[in-house]
Amino acid sequence: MEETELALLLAENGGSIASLRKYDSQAKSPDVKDVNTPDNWVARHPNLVRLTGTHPFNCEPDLKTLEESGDVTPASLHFVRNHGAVPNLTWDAHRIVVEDWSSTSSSSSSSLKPKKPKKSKTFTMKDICALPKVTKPVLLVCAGNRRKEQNMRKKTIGFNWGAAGLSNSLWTGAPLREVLFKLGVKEPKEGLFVCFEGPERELPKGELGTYGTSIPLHKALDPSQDVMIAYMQNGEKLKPDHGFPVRLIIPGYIGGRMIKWLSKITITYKESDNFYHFRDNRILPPHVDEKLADSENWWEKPEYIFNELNINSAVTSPAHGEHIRCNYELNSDEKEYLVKGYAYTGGGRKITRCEISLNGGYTWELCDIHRPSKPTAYGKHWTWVKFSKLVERSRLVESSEIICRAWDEANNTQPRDLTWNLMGMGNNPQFRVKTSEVEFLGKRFVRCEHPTEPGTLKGGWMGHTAGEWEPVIEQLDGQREGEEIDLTLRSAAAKQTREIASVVGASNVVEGVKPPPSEEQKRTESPISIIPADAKYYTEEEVAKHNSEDDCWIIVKGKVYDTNAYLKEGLHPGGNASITMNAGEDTTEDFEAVHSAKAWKQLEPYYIGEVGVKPSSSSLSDVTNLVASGVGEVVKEVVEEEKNKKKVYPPTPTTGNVDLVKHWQENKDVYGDIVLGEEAEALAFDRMWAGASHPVDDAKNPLGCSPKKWIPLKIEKKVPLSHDCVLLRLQLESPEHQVGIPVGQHLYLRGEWKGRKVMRAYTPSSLNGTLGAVEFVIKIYFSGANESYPEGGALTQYLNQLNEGDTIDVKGPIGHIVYENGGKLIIDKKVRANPVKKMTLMGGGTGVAPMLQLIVAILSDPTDETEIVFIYANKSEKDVLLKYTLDRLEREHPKRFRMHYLISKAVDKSYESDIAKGRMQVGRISKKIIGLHGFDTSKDGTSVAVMCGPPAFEEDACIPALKELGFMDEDIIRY
Ligand code: HEM
Repeated sequence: MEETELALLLAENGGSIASLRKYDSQAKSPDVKDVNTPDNWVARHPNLVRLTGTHPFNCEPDLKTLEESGDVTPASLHFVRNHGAVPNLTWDAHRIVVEDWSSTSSSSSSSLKPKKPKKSKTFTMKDICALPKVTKPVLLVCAGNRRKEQNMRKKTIGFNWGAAGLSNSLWTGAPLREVLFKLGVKEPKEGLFVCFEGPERELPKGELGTYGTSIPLHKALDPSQDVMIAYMQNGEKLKPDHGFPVRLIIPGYIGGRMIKWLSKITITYKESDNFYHFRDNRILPPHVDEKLADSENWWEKPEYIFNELNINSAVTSPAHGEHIRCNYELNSDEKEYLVKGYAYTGGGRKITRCEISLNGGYTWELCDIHRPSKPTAYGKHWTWVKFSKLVERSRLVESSEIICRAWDEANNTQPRDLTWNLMGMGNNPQFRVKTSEVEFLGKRFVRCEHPTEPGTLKGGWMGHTAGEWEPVIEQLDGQREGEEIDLTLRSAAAKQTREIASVVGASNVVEGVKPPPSEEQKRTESPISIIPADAKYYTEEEVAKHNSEDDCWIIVKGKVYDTNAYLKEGLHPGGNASITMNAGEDTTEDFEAVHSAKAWKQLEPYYIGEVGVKPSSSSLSDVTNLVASGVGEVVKEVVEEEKNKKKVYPPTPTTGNVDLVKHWQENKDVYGDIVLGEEAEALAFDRMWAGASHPVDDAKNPLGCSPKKWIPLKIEKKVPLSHDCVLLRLQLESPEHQVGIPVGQHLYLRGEWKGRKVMRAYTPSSLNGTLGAVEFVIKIYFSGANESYPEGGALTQYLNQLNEGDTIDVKGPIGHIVYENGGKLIIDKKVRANPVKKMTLMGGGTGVAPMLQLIVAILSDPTDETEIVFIYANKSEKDVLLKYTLDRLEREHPKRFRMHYLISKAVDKSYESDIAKGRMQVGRISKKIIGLHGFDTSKDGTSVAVMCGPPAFEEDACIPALKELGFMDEDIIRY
C-alpha cells in the first residue's frame, strides 16, 4: 500500500506509521527462543509474553506496551494463537479452493456423500487481489482473553491468557461475498453455510486434521457484516504468524473463527463439523467438567458455541505492579492520576459507556470514551474504544480497588463475578485492580495489582493467598539481592485461593459449582502423588542424557517420564516438538501452565521413577514416629544408631523477635562453645580475605557449582552473626574444589517452606579462592517479626531451620555483571570501553552482599587502583549487616575505600559514635547525599554508580538522583 494512503488511513483510525515502525523494526528472526523450533525462520518481537513455553508459539504483548502502542496495534505486537508450526507458504504458489456443494439436499442423509461439487474454482493470490479491495479497522480478540483469571479459580482446558489477548489492525482484502459471486452465488438461501479451512500441515500431526469453522451463508453475503479475505495488515502483506498470505476476517466474532493461511472455502448444507468449530470454542455452564462434557456430550450442543464476542473491558493504567506517587504535598497538577483502559463488544454494537468504581461497585463514575474509528456505513463498530478518567490520587489512597465495566448499545454489561467455564472462554467479569498504600524512603505510593499476569508469570492479587506477596514485601524492606522467586506452581496458589474463595465467597454456590479443591489436587498431584515403594531413582544427569527426538525423557514435579511411546503415537495436541524440545529437562512450569486434568491423566502411563537419590533408610523423624507408636525394640536400636550418626539440634526458633545469638548461647550443650556474633564475623573476614587473594588454577581446582543443575551442598558450619543473621558455610565436593563464581555474579539457593518452593539469588561472602567451601550471610525474615509481612520470608525461614549436616541445593553462577581486576567491568558480556577508576556503590539491606564481594575483590588486589565509596542504607541501626567487616575494610584501606551509612530511623544508641563522626546519618538516599559522599561524574565513563536494593530504592531514589547529578545511563549500573 502506498505510504500516503496508509498514513491517511492510519490517521483516520488513531494510528501512525511512526508507532508501527517503532515496534515492527524490533521484531527479529529468529528469536533466540525459536532457534531449535520449526519456526526458526519467523521474525518475532522479543517482548511478547509466551504463554505455552517455547513451541507452539502463543503469545500476547505486555498490557502496558499494548496501551502505549496506540489505537492501531503494530503487527509485531499482535497476539498470536498457533496450534503447531507456522506454515511456510509462498504468495505465488498459494491457492484457495472454493467449492459449492449446496446441490446436496439438506434432507439427504449425511452419509450419502455427493460425488462432486456443484461448482468449483481455484483462486490464486493474484485472483484475490483482482477483486474489489476494502480496508477496515477490525479488533481481533482471542476467545480466551483473560482466561488466566479462570484458571486461578479452577483449571480450565486452556492456557493462561492475560488481558492483552486482543489487537486492533487495519485489514485489507477482498469482501468474501465477491469471492462467492465468482462462484455464481447470488443471494442468501436458508440453511446454507460457508465453511473455511486452513492448510493440512498447520496442526500438529494427529487425528485432528485441519483447522476449520463456518458461518451462515447469509452472514457471508451481508455487506453490513464486512466478512473479508484479508491479505494485508496495517498496509503490509500479512506476517507469517498472522496467516500469510491470506486469512479470514469476521468482524465482531472471536479471533478463533478467523482462519489463518486460508486454503479452502466450501458452501454446504451443514455447519462445519471441524473439531475446532465445535469443541474448541464454547462456553459451557459452570457445573460441566471434562467428564460430564464427555459423558453427556456437551460438545455437540449448538447453543453453547462461542462466535460473537461478548462485552468486556480492562484497566491498562495503572499497570500491574505500578506504584503511583501519592504524597499529599505534591503540587496541584500532580494531584490527579489518569486511569485508562479498553472496552469492546461483539456484533458491531457500540460501546455506550465505560465506568469505574472506587468503592467496590457501590457507586460508578462515567469515564471519557475515545473512539479511534468511525462506525461503518451500516453503523457497525468493529474496533475497541479506549476509556480514561482523571481521579484524585488521594482517592486512590482511600480506595482498595479500581473496578471497571463497560455497557453496549443493547445494554449488555459485565457481570460482577467470574463464572467459570470448562474452556475458560469469554471471561468478562468487571476488571479489578487492587490497590494498597506503601511507604518507601518517606514517599507514599499506591501499589497496584491486576488480578493475574499472563502465562507462567506469578504476579496478581488472585495468587495472594499462597504468599506470592512476600517477595515484593521483602524487597520493600530492603531485602532484595536478586529477588526471591516463587517456584511453587501456580496451581498451588490457585488451589489455596479457591479453597478460601469456596469458604468465603458465595459465588461458587451461585454458579452451582461444587467447591473444587479435591479435583485440583487430583489434577496436579496426579498421576503418582505417592512415591511407590519400589520406585526407581534417577539423577538429573541421567535424565539429561535422554535429550533427543528419538529418546525423550522429561521431568514434571520431581517425577521422570519416558515419553517415547507417546511421541510415537504422534497425537500430542501441542505437537511432538513441544515435548521433544524439553527432552532431558525439567518442564514442570510449562507443563503446569498448559494442561488440563485430562493431560495429567494421560501422562500417568509414562512414569518411570523419581528424580534424586534413593533414600538409604527411613529418616530419623520417620523412625521416631514409629517408636512413638510403639513399634518395638528393633526400631529403637535403629533410632539409637541414627542418633549417633547425626546431632539432634533443638528446634530453631521461627516466629517473632527472635535472637539467634541468644538461642545458640542457651543451647551450648548441643552447639558447643562456639564463637558467635562479631567474633564469628571476624573469622569469616579472615577466610574471605585469604580466599580473595588466593589464586585459583582451573586445571587443579574443579568447579563446585554448575549453572545448569542443582548441586546439593552440605552445611559444614552454621553460626549466627547477629540476632537475625546467620553465616552458612557450605562444603564443596573436595577441599580442592573452587565455587567458580566470577566477581559480580551470584548463586541460586532453593528450598521449600510451608508447601511453597522458592529460590533466590545470593552473592556469597567468600570469593573463588576460598577452596573447598562457599559462605553466605543470610538475613532471616521471621514470621510475625514485622507486621507488614507477617508470614516472613519463605526461603530464609527454610534456611534457618536447616542444621549442620543438612544439604542445600545450589545452582549458578548467574548475573549480568563481571568485574575483573584493574577496573575492567563487563556488562551483559560487553567490556566497557574504559577501565573504571571511581565507583559510587549504593546498597539497601541485603544489597550489601554483592557490594562486599566487589569491594573485597578490589581492595585485596594491591595493584587495583579503583577508588570506592559505599553508601549503605538501612531502616535502623540494628538492620545494618556486616558492619564489622565494612568498618575494618575502611580502616585498613583508607585511601581506596570510604563507607557512609544511612538509616531511616535511629532507634537505639548502638552506633552513636558513628553518627557523631558523620559517617552514619539519619536520612534517605538523595541527590544531596550522593553529591556529598559519592564521586563526581566523568566524561570518559571512568566514574560509575553501582546499586543493589529494592526496586523503589533504585528506581525512585538512586537513579533520579544520579541523573540529576549528571550521570549518564550507561554509567548507572544495577545488579
Ligand atoms: C507425555 C506428556 C504429555 C502429554 C500426555 C500431553 C497431553 C496434552 C493434552 C491432552 C493436551 C490438550 C489440552 C489439554 O487437555 O490439556 C496438550 C496440549 C498441549 N501440550 Fe501437552 N502433553 C505432554 C507433554 C507436553 C510438554 C512437555 C509440553 C511442553 C512444555 C506440552 C505442551 C503442550 C501445548 C503447548 C499444548 C497446547 C496445544 C494448543 O492448544 O495449541 N505438552 N497436551
